[in-house]
Amino acid sequence: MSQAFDPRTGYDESGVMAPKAYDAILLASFGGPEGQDDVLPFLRNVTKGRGIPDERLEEVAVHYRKNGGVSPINAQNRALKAALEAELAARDISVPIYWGNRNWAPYVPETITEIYNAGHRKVLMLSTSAYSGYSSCRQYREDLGVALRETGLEGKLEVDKVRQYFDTPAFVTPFMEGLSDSLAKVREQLRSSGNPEGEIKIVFVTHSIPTSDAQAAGPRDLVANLETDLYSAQHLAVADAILAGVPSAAGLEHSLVFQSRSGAPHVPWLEPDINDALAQYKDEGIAGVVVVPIGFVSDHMEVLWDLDTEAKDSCAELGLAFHRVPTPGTHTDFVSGMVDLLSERLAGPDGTALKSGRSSVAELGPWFDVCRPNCCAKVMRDGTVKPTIAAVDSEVGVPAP
Ligand SMILES: CC1=C(CCC(=O)O)c2cc3nc(cc4[nH]c(cc5[nH]c(cc1n2)c(C)c5CCC(=O)O)c(CCC(=O)O)c4C)C(CCC(=O)O)=C3C
Ligand SMILES: [Fe+2]
Repeated sequence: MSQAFDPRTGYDESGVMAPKAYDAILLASFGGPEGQDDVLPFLRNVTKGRGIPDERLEEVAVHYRKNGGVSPINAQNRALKAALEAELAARDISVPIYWGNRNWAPYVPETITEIYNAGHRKVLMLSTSAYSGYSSCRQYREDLGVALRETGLEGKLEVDKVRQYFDTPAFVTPFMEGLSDSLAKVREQLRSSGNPEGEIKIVFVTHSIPTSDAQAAGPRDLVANLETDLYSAQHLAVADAILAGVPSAAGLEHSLVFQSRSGAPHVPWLEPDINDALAQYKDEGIAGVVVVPIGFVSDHMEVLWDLDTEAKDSCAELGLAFHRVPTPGTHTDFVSGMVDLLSERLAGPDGTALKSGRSSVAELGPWFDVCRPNCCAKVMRDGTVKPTIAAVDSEVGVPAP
């Protein structure tokens, strides 16, 4: 396979970037509060620029308040960072990992300043988000575009990102193992409640997003050939890939549903909501469900609250057996697969990538490294688009198309 990398841009026509001698890795994530006093400031960060009153934020705050004001996400990212460091060390790859968040300390601008001050100049970013879309991909690119501008590091620090990885064995394999285990557990629950033949449904679930964001996701030419929006299509591809690896799932019904809707009621978001879907399954004669949270990388608050609390309660009220599959977290296959993903891009001493080829086990993959103009674009309220990295359209203040 010979690739024509443009010497000016460093990437080829399909958006695959040439390997580089990156000297630091940035693990980018959402961030979460670490105590009761952090909860409101965190929620103000998440909803910045949308003028949502504190009274409304206090409603969402309840989820965090019941957990001591702590989101599990930061501890999970510390654990992931440590696991990635161990795997890099085991492979004799001596590139340090730094961690920066969008909504809580350590914030991305502080982290990139630290990276620069430590003498690094070429950074490869890995985010804790596997799919395409504004919230899942572009917003992380904007975080860096804006941070480079804010810190004055634009043109001094180069930041690229690894491809979206929904389709990789790293992401998909842990869900296969979890689905197999959870199916056995729900089967056992049905057996012990005297309904051994009860029908089980596999419920894949992800974060709902506004339908306008879903429709704006991805490059136009690719999206034109899909039967649904790209965000949904990638999730359906992941669901199919997981099912293909779990023999005990053969013949069972499955669906893709959505969770964690927020925003104004009149704005349409992807549906159905998981709780509405569960009630419908009960009416259709389903006896138990296995919930597979394919939208997320770790068991953070959206998983603990919306699935393990609300969806589980819905099942208890409806009399449905329930089990939830774990997210990849620090599963060894996920960690080693993420290091494979980084290794596709890290140049060895001879300039070639540490890992050749790009693993992909789902339709639509492997994804590209560099986004085309307006990929997943969102027009800000003032009519501009934000600066980004890993793309061609990174001018601030440019009116949206
Ligand atoms: C696609 C997607 C992911 C997956 C990709 C990724 O992982 O990045 C994700 C992750 C997460 N979302 C999270 C939390 C929140 N998301 C919110 C609001 C929103 N999410 C959206 C989408 C997504 N979100 C959208 C379109 C909104 C509304 C507009 C906006 O606000 O941008 C709000 C405000 C609530 C409200 O307004 O009701 C909160 C508190 C946490 C932290 C959990 C923890 O603390 O453990 C995580 C990992
Ligand atoms: Fe969210």
